Amino acid sequence: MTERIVVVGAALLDGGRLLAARRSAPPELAGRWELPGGKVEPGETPEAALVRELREELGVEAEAVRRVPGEWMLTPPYVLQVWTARLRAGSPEAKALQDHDELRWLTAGTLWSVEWLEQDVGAVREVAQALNAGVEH
Ligand SMILES: Nc1nc2c([nH]c(=O)n2[C@H]2C[C@H](O)[C@@H](COP(=O)(O)OP(=O)(O)OP(=O)(O)O)O2)c(=O)[nH]1
Repeated sequence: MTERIVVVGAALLDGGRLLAARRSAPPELAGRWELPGGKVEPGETPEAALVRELREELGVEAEAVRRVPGEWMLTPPYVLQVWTARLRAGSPEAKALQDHDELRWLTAGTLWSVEWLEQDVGAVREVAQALNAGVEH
């Protein structure tokens, strides 16, 4: 049996913008941009992991909205799955509390101005379509 561990990435959308986060560690990923998120823990749903990770990493109260089609292989046993997400009413603003040293809200026009992790490019392309269409869910 092959063990697979899902890493959930959040395409957090707000006002037609997508939140990108610059990793501060480990050294081989530091400086590259990703969708905030992390590993789904045993017995946890990806949606619950997304809420937990965004609370820990960004200090926000968010909710998963819909799965972005596709799945991207990371270093085995990890696979990246992405959900769009939104801030709940009254959520604090996102801050780089953990794992990241900079956050940037990107519009459709500035989406490719940051150096995304290669394994995130496919997911970001999918999200770009929603941004271009002006759809937030
Ligand atoms: N969070 C996140 N991780 C990604 C993305 N793309 C990508 O290759 N990864 C990799 C980096 C890490 O090796 C792994 C996720 O690890 P993480 O460090 O974010 O997860 P975590 O918060 O659960 O970390 P930990 O409990 O192991 O400290 O997936 C992405 O878009 N978001």
